Amino acid sequence: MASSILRRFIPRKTTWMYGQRMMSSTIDVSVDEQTGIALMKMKRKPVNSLNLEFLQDIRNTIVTLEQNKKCKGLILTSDVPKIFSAGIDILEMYQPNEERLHNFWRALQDMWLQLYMTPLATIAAINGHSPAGGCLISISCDYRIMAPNYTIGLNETLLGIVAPFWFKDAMCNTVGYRETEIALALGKLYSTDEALQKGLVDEVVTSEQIMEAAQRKMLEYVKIPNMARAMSKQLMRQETADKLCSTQDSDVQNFVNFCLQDKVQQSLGFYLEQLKKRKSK
Ligand SMILES: CCCCCCCCCCCCC/C=C/C(=O)SCCNC(=O)CCNC(=O)[C@H](O)C(C)(C)COP(=O)(O)OP(=O)(O)OC[C@H]1O[C@@H](n2cnc3c(N)ncnc32)[C@H](O)[C@@H]1OP(=O)(O)O
Repeated sequence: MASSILRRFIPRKTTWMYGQRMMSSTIDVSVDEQTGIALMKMKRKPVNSLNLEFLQDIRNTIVTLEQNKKCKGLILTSDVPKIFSAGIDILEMYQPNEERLHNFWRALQDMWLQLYMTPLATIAAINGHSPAGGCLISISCDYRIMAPNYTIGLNETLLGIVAPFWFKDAMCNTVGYRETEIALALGKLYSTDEALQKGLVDEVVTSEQIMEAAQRKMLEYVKIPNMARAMSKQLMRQETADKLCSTQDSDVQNFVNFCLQDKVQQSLGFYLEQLKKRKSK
């Protein structure tokens, strides 16, 4: 069901499958073949930040699950306490190797296209903080359940960087144009309650209840005839995905040019320093 454009990219194989379990160093996946529900836990310590290899692993996992005829739904969550994902690994953008920077952004685009357009039903069980790229993963799922007392949002401007148009589009499709405009300008990180109020997440339950709630909701999704559900998703999302598909190369180049600017490097260096200082307080 994912567009034929997406099928062109053959991902690197780093995920191993043992029966109903798939493992890589950063991801743990199990598939319940009775229900057709897969559970993917991100475990790239300390904060599930998204570097090149981790992005490739996430994408490979989705591709492998799509090929499993028994799998209909995917629940995404974190194995790292209190953090869903800290977003892009800032070290990929700070003082980068230019070739790797290209590859990194391409891997982020490809992971996003795979997740956003997958025919699998997807639920994010957001059991920790979910800034920037973490928010992108969440809003790319079909349904979001979040535990209390965490934050989620596209906070890029706080780092002195800009959310690319496809982050913006995914956010607009979730909370609407005006809310996205405010959120992007202010780099807004929403509390769980605010996120629920704005429709950035669909449900709030305690951390203890989150997996049960995700399973329950997923059973509703996988009960719907697969093709009809997947085609409805395609109907809603194809236009947004196509916008990136048709400009992937120029988007990579814009990103690389943007990152290599002295001002951007200074902002990222400053932000990293603040993160370290905050820790030592
Ligand atoms: C016309 C317009 C053209 C524009 C063209 C556009 C081009 C595109 C431009 C670029 C777009 C980029 C889009 C970016 C997306 C992103 O995702 S950026 C990343 C944003 N993420 C964050 O801001 C999160 C920062 N982290 C935190 O807030 C906290 O760490 C936490 C997640 C809330 C967890 O807190 P805590 O449990 O207290 O852990 P810490 O002690 O803070 O962290 C532990 C160690 O991890 C390091 N770290 C944290 N986050 C990151 C990260 N994202 N990347 C790399 N490293 C991270 C942190 O520094 C600690 O490290 P050590 O001190 O070494 O232990």
